[in-house]
Amino acid sequence: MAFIDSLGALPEQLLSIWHTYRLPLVLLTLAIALHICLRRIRSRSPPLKTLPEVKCVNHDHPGHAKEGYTMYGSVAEEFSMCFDCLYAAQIEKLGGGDVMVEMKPEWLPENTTVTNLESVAVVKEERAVEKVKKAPRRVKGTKVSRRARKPVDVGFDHARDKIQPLVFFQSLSGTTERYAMEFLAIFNDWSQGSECTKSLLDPQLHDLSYIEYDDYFISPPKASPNTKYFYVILVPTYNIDTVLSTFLENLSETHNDFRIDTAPLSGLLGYSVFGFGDKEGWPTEEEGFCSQAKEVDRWMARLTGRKRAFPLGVGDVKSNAQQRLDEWRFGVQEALEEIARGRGLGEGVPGSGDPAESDEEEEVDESEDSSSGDQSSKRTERKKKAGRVDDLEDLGGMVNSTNTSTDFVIPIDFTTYSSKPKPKPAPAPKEMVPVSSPTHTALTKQGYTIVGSHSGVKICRWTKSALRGRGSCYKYSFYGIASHLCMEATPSLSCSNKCVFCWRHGTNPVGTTWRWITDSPETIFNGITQGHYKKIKMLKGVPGVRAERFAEAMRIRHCALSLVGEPIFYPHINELLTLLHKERISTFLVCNAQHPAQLQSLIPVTQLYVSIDASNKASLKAIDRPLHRDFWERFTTCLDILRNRRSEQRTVFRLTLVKGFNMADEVRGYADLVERALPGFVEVKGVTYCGTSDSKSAGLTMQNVPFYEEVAEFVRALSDELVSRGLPYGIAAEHAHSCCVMLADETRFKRDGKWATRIDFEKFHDLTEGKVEGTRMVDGKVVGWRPEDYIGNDTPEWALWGNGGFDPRDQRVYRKGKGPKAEEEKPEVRLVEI
Ligand SMILES: Cc1cc2nc3c(=O)[nH]c(=O)nc-3n(C[C@H](O)[C@H](O)[C@H](O)COP(=O)(O)O)c2cc1C
Ligand code: SF4
Repeated sequence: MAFIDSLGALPEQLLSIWHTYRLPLVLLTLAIALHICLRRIRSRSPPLKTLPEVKCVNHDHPGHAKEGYTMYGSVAEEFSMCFDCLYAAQIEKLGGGDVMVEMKPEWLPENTTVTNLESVAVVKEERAVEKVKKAPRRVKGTKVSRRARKPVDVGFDHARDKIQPLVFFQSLSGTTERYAMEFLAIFNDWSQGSECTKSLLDPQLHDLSYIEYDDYFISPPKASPNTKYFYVILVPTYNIDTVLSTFLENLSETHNDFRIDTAPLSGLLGYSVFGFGDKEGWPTEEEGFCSQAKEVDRWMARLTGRKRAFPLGVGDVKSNAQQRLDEWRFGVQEALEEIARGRGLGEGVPGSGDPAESDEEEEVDESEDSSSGDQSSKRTERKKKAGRVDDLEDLGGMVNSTNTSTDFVIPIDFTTYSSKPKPKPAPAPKEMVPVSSPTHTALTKQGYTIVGSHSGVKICRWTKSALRGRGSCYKYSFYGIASHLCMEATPSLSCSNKCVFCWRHGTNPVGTTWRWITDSPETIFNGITQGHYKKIKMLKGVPGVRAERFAEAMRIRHCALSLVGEPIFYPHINELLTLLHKERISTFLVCNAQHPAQLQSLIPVTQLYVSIDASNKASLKAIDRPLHRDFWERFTTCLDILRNRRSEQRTVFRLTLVKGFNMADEVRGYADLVERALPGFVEVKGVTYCGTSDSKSAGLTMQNVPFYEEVAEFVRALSDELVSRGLPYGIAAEHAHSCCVMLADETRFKRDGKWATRIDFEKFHDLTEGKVEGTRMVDGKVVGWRPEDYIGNDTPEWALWGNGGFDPRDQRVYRKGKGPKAEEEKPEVRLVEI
């Protein structure tokens, strides 16, 4: 009986326990749930890469690179630092006005030496899970019964709408560009005389190297509601890494991006692709003839929801390209006429009209394409044969197959996918600039020596000038680098931007990740130094070369890692810098502020530059045309890193002014950036105009090159703005000859009231070799050196602001029509490259 009584009281007791302990119980349950979730996520993490054990610079035993640590830097390099040490170093620094930098896992370079990615992988996956939760992929479609198919309506009202044809092309050595121009001209003539003239707008030509992919290939461009777009795409094929590979990658990324509809270009009226290839080298399609055109066509089919208006055309540039192109053009014109008459893309599979061709696509893309009724009914058929129905699509398909009513449509939620795309094997790395590539030919023609397959060296015009006693570049005036002792090189000809002022985009390799065959730092060091000396020797016979300068030039003292491309993209940049420093060659390194992880892990150089090509997000996008979608976050993070590293090396902002792009109304914006990063120096120079057709296509003409006086005026305004904010910058020096002016932090680079911007190079090397002790202290202990430890002589009088910056000991030579008589001492507005 007592037992029954106590049983009766149980609910009350439980309730009382609950009231007393509910908080700890809830917390315990949450902790267990979280633990289970994390374990699941971990177990789903991809297999971890095992790489050689690496030593962290702050820990003297190799075992420090233990599980869970990401090593920055590269293989077995004493300068590598683990994530924890970087973090600890940052915290230590914060006392000195430094800032906390958040390093995102996705910014880690893929080829950085990584011992174990577990901690990062978990964070990455957690973020991905978070993102998916926030924005589930939910693509809705409407199935149309197969039997009920009518001509495919592309949403064109022929009485009201206009067709805007856009002709895209890509060309490395000019063939496709030539054909694209001719195509445009003939197409234009046809459209004027065509019966559908009133519906057709003038076609526009776009070079794929210059456009923002996001403006055209995420959704059709925004225009008036009655303007509908039709894409014509002409491309060559290259079995090497080119801009075309980046374009294809972009199409694939867009299609697979879970935030974007799988067919975001379905608003187009239609598209068609034509490919140029070479049957002599690639005789058949199996052997790669026009393979990239084929890929573009496939991706466009997916992105447009199969709006192929006319089949892929291909032409052999050595035999039938013109004939094939003409035939294909007739087909495209006919398709346009059909659209203009309001007949859409004809009957059959949307756009293609060729069932066999669509089957072929389905083979490749079965799991990805959900927009076609056909696709899904075929899939359903197969699964019915296999005796199972396992997703909503199948249900939709089954209802469709039994219903003959043309009005019966079922909204289908494609959120649940049963099948996953087959994982593709990672492509084998290619050479960045193979000898056979047009890039190699073009660079060599321009005087570059290509070293290995991704590095380059070039003699700059100032080196020649200095050898002849006609003056050095601004680096001599500002910092004491004589141009004939300086080598200009890059270990990466590729870059993640497509700056409007950069050399030839069509042939310039670009990419967001390092995916090329990698040369060793020794190969690069030997190659660039030998290449440099070889070119110097060739100048032996040039009239005016001074014997003593020629002899001096046979020992490189400085290396400017700039030229084209992005030096810190090279995964072994730290080893290369070490080799240079070992030879007591000083290093000036210019980076484009797009690779925060590499910048963070870079060893101290003599002078570290960040290119500041704009002062705000919109302007930076317009001028640098970065490939990274999070370019602004990367950029600002790099500024924070620069701020934190200013106590260990000389840091510089390099502003390249382009009139009409980044000058007007941007002074305050630039001042904000200076305030953020507090660089030691701000170099402001006018853009160099290279005058190629490529720069014209990028929208750059001589009108965009500022006059020296305009640059000077800009610098005065910037200086005033900085001073008004209480920032200690003043205009220190100028080199009017190269249209360049320098501002400097006067609390650090002014001694006894005099500018001291020059460098004591010998002292820098002694510091790096440990021959002398630096003065950078943490907790009362010396931990390295400061930029102030290797300040050289005072800036010479002739280099100071207002004095022009030309060493009076050199002979000034004016070009025809220039000079004091011609221009009454107006500085020459001829710009240099660097
Ligand atoms: C390095 C290199 C690789 C090439 N690879 C292929 C290829 O894989 N398949 C093909 O059909 N043509 C290939 N070609 C031929 C080009 O596609 C052809 O020459 C085309 O006309 C080049 O166009 P462009 O001058 O507009 O750049 C290659 C050419 C070069 C120089
Ligand atoms: S960052 Fe430098 S190399 Fe890259 S595109 Fe711009 S100018 Fe060219």
